[in-house]
Amino acid sequence: MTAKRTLILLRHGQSEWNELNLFTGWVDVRLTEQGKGEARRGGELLAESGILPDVLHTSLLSRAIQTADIALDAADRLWIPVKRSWRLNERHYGALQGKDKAQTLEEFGPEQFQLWRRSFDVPPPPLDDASEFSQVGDARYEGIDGEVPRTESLKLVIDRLLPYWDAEIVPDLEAGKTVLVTAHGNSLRGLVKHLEGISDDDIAGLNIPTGIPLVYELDENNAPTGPGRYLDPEAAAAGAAAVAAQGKKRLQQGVSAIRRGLVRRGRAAPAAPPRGRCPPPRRASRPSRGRRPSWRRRPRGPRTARGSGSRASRRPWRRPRPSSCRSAPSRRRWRAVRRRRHRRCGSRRRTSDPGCGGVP
Ligand SMILES: O=C(O)[C@@H](CO)OP(=O)(O)O
Repeated sequence: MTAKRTLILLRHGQSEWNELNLFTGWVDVRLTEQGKGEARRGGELLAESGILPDVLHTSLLSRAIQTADIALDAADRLWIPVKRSWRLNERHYGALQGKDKAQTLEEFGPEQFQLWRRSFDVPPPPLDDASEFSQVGDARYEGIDGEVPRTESLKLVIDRLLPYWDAEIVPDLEAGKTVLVTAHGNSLRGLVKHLEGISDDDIAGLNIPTGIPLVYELDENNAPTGPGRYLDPEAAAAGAAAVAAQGKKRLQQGVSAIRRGLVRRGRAAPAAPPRGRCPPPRRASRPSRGRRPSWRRRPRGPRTARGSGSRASRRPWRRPRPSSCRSAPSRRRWRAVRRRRHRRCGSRRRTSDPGCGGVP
């Protein structure tokens, strides 16, 4: 009888760039607090279901390593052996690395966006070596066979992942170990495609949620005995839908903000004035049409001589500022204050006097 082979796939928790909706690829960003919580929950799900990993395989990217550490800690399995490989890294997103998904969708249109993001064999344009988001020269990739990628399609990811699957993961499974692979949205999509025999077209519809363990039981040929099973199916469905909607979601928010007049196309929203400061005085010009808005109406009251035709009355009425915003004391009042202070020290000098307590 062959030993039971259990494989657990875990996508890292929410990363800082997931939160910002940026294409990430090989850029080494960390987990957010939410991502750490997802990783912890992932570990708790493993412990609750009694599926405890014996060995861990991770990519060389910090977000996957952090996720594995937190999940294993929650499952009380921090001590298991660990193997790391660049072959489990996220897909290199080429020149899209560091770009906003919503803006990319808006700039290039849904067809091109989907082609770069979810097609099987179309890589985005290559990333320039001089880019701040390039991994050329990164010490962690010194030992890799071949060159650091400048861009990858899902097909290229599968091509570099399968040798690792065959050489490192399968032997652990065949030894009867429960294997945990902590990796990324696209490297795991590639592995699931291979395991479930998903077609090149259908793989476009597969999205993997962050931080929820996906469990496979494998037969003696290392083929799944059934479909993968998420340990929290409801959260997984919601998470996968959220991944699928990335780009669109922000764009939608952006579009509705534009419609509501909050943001002008291509310009940042005007910054709100800092709290506690006086708002800039409004220009009290007469509105062009219709009735004056209530805040511009003159206060009701008896008409005085001043109010009937003097220069002051012709000035457009300004809404009084709240008392907290009143300006500094007038010059006359300020002179009086200074005189009172000087009386104390007997000086008539305008400049500060060491004996008089620093009158300006
Ligand atoms: O940006 C990325 O590297 C990946 C995963 O976060 O994004 P996507 O889901 O768009 O392939």
